[in-house]
Amino acid sequence: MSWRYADNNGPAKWVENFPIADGPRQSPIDIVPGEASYDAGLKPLSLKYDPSTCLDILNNGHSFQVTFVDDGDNSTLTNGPISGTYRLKQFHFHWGGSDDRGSEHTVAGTKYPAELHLVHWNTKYPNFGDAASKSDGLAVVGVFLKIGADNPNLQKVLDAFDSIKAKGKQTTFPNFDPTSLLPGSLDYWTYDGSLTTPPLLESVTWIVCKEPISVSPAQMAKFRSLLFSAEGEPECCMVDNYRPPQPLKGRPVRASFK
Ligand SMILES: COc1ccc(N2C[C@H](O)c3cc(S(N)(=O)=O)sc3S2(=O)=O)cc1
Ligand SMILES: [Zn+2]
Repeated sequence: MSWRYADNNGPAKWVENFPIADGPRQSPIDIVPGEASYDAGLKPLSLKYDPSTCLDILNNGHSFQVTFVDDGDNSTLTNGPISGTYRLKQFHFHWGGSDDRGSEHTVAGTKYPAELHLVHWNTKYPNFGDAASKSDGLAVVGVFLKIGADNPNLQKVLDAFDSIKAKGKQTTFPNFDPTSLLPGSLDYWTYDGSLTTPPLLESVTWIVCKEPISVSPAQMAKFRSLLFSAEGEPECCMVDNYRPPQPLKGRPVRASFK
């Protein structure tokens, strides 16, 4: 099924092919700080990334992703709300057609212009695909992007866009350190959720950083220069590739900070 983000194939229609879209632990959600409970038992996040595991950058038709070698514990997430070791598989973004929207999670209703997702899988399972179907299989770190100063670390990613403009284009992307995209503070909210795109699997421990990173208006324009469409198809700008917040259905949201 070729799901997208338009009226005929977007988030409101995904339930037709992925009934879990109406499930009990769907993502994203609106995070209401006043309703999150501080949990002193939550550990700080330990994110240890090795730039030499960075492989390539790909336009997959619904976002672009930077993919990592995950055959060893070189780039991992440990501690935080999770137990065990999760390996970094890829990171990608979601963004809007204008600066007033684009993030998937919202904070007391506030939308950010974009959101970064760093996708990790639990090494208690043999591989990513197996982990993706388990309730504790994935952990995604979300980082909001806020309009401000130019972000030189983000620029390294945007500079690769000319070779992945259309769906299906891919190019090598060596030696990038995703640590450079993390905010200064790793204070976070955490809750049990799902993939925010089909197959919408309810296998994600969400870890959403409170502090955003900066992105300039010119850099946001660069995000919007990518295409949903493949070469030879009518050009369709890759914008508004975000799912709106989903019902919390009684789930607790915990905060690692007071
Ligand atoms: C086994 O079936 C699959 C399991 C996972 C995936 N992926 C692609 C998804 O688009 C997707 C969306 C993610 S988000 N926005 O962080 O919630 S993370 C992620 S993925 O790379 O894990 C594909 C097939
Ligand atoms: Zn995502």
